[in-house]
Order: sequence, then structure tokens, then C-alpha cells
Amino acid sequence: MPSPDPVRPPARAVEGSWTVPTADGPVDADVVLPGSKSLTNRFLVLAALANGPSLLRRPLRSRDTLLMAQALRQLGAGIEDTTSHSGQLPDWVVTPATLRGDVQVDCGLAGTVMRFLPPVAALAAGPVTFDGDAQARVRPMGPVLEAMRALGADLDDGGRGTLPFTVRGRGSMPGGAVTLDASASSQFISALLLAGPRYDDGVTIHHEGEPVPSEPHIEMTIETLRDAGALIDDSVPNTWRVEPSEINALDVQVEPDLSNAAPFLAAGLVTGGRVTVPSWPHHTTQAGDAIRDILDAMGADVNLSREGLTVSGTGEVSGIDVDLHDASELTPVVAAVAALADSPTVIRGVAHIRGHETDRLAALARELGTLGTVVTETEDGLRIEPKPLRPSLFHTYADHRMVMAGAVLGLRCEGLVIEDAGTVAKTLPEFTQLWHHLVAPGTLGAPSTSAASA
Ligand SMILES: O=C(O)C1=C[C@@H](OP(=O)(O)O)[C@@H](O)[C@H](O)C1
Ligand SMILES: C=C(OP(=O)(O)O)C(=O)O
Repeated sequence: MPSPDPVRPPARAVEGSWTVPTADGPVDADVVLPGSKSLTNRFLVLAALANGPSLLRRPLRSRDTLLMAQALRQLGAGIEDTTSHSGQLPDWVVTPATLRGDVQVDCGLAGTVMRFLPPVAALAAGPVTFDGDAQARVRPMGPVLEAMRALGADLDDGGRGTLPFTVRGRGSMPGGAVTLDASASSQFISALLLAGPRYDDGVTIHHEGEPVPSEPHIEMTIETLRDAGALIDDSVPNTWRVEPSEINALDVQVEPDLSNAAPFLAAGLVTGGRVTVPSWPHHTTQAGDAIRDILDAMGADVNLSREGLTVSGTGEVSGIDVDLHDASELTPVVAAVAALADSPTVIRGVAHIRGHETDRLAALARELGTLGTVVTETEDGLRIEPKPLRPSLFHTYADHRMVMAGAVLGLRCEGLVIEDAGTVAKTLPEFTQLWHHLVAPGTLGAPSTSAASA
């Protein structure tokens, strides 16, 4: 372990910060993870538009999904706890209703809320305003708002193409055909497809522009819609057609969130230990499934069995050259593993993540750089040259995946302090507790709340 740079004060815990536990040896654990954000929020939307009450088993309860549930309740849907069959947290029963207006939706920083709900709000009887966190106001929205206008929606965004805006719902939407540029986010396409069956003429979407990122998320949208009885034609590249139809009530179990599994599995690799995530699906549309091949290429033994996915470290961590265009939400954790590798890494294909929770390329370059790693921002990714790490305050920019990246780095960087670790609640409120359980069983997992000057 390199000693801290003598001219820099050691990182100190401040309000809301978290001193990451260092791994003294190989970790060895099973980690049970809550449900997928992307699946939970799709199921909530479809259930609110369905033809009868739905049952969502093992839904994720995190900031993003609770904001989605809150917004749908405001629009009229019933979302109630019901006893879980698995003995875990309660499941959700979702009862659809005629959608009402005069509603103010708080999107927080959730891409799924700010993109998936405006096309739903166009079906409401009255105005629905949307706003969110300061950083949400700079996330791209323009193409989906323009597409909604072309499909017959009445909305006012002050010409900004971002939050805040108002959708003046008229109780129904004509729908039809539209061309848009979805190179900034696959969520533009998913959003129009999810509400599309309820539009009078359905929706035909044609994408024109640089390739659409995060393609598995569109597959997820199509699969969840088809399972609910919708008819979708995706046989022509960059074109999707959803027919007008009822959406059948759902009875679904939410898979564990595979992108949230990534930091835990990474801990198995970088400590030369073993981590198993039970209930890893053998068929999935989750983009996070790509972590299996990525960690394998970085030197892990990876084994998918009936018990779950097991990642074991071999003692070596290799750099890789990887295109994360399809699984861009893995970038922060992969970048963290890369900083602990024995050779350089190049991450490509993720220019659009400058529009995620924060500019993730800039944030990673800055925070890894502060720790001592040599990082070059490229047009569409990062080049990472590992160097000995020196502890520092790791900033999170309100980005849950920056917390996860910092936790991985902290395994091998004693004294690393993560600022505002609570921001991880966007998708995994219990992250720090699970992490302590993994790395340092018996220690307290909550972020520091006692203030100490930095
Ligand atoms: O539809 C979804 O659930 C998501 C799509 C992706 O968005 P982008 O296409 O903007 O990358 C992904 O990164 C995000 O975490 C979740
Ligand atoms: C990009 C992400 O989230 P969002 O759904 O807000 O786009 C993410 O979770 O990494």
C-alpha cells in the first residue's frame, strides 16, 4: 500500500461521507441483491396502463422506483403493499385507473421517470408538470419531447428541450409515425414504446443518427411489452412499431439488479476472493449481464450455475480494451477495476454517458486522477493507466454509480473517503451495509453522519 502523499492531508470523514473499508484479504461471500431498477420501473408503467390489477413481486425500493410509484399514484393508479410470498419486503399490487391531470411529477434524477412518464401523461385528463433535481435539468429530453409533439401531444417546455416542462394531457393520444435521434439515450425509444399500445394508432418510431446506446434496454422494453400482450415489430433495423392494443395485467417477479451486482462481483476479482450473487437469471435482457464477460476478460473465473453467478479472483487483474456502448451503466465500476489492474484499459463507445446522472467521463477522469491513476478522456470513453493509489476524498456528483466505483477502489486504497455516499440510494439504498457485510463483517455500514471538518 503506497503511503499518502505528504503534501496532501489525509481524507477526513465529513457529514454524509463514508470511509470505505479496505479488504485485508480475499472476500468470500454470497450477496443477495434487490430487484432491477429498469425492470421495476417498466413493470410499474405497464401495470398502471394495464386492463386490470397487477402483482409485482420483489420490486426494487429505491429513490428511482419510489419516485416512479409516487408519480403514478398522483396520476391515479393504486400501488399498495401486499404480503410477499417470498417472505421478503412486501410485493406491490398495482391497480390502474383513468389517468388524471393537475399533477406535479418529481423526477428526482431518474432517467426512467423523466423519459417514461411524459408519454403516459399525454393520456391524462389535464396538465402534468415535470421537474427534478438540478442535475436532471441538464439531462437530454429534447428528441422525446419533439417526438411526442409530432405524435399529437400538447406540451410546453419553454423551447429548452429539458426539464421543467408541462404535458397538457387530453385523455387520449393520436400516435402514428415519428423519426427521432435517440443517440443520446435508448430511453427515448423505450418511453414511446411503453405508452404506445394505448395511443389511438399505436406508434412507429424510426431512429436517425449515431447508433442508439444501451440496446439491451430496448430489448427489455420489447420483451416486457410482448409478455403483456402488445404486438411489436422490430424486424427493420432502427425502426420499431407497436400496435394499439390493451396491455394485459402482469404477474411478474423482478430479477436482481445485475448492474448493481457489478461492484460486489468486482470485489471478488480484485481481492482474489469469491463472490456469489444468487438468483442470477439464465435468460435476461439486463445490460448488466455483460459484467460476466468483462470480469472474465479482466482475469476472473466466472461461473454461472443453479446457485447463481460466482466470480473468483485469480490474484491478477488485467486491463482490457472494451466497448461498453451496450452496457454503459457499467462504466464507473469497470473504470474502478481498471485502476486496480496490472495493465492499461481502454473503454470505448460511451460518449453519451456525459448525459447520465453527471458527465461520467469527466467525473471518473477527475476522481481517478486525484487518486493517482493516469486517465485520459477520449471522445467516446477513457484510457486508464493504473498507478499506486493515494487516499483522497472521492466526489460522487450525485451519481450512485460513482459511490459504487469508489467502494471498489477503496478495497485497495486505505483511507479512501466517499463524499455523499447516501446518493447511492438512487438504486441501492442498502449498498453501504451490504458492502460492509462483504468486506468487513461485523462493522457498521451506515455512512458517517457525524460532522468532522475536512
Ligand atoms: O431504460 C433503462 O432502464 C435504462 C437505459 C439506459 O439509459 P441510456 O440509454 O441513456 O444509457 C441505462 O444506462 C439506464 O441506466 C437505464
Ligand atoms: C444511467 C443510469 O440511470 P438513469 O435510469 O437515471 O438513466 C444508471 O443507473 O446508471
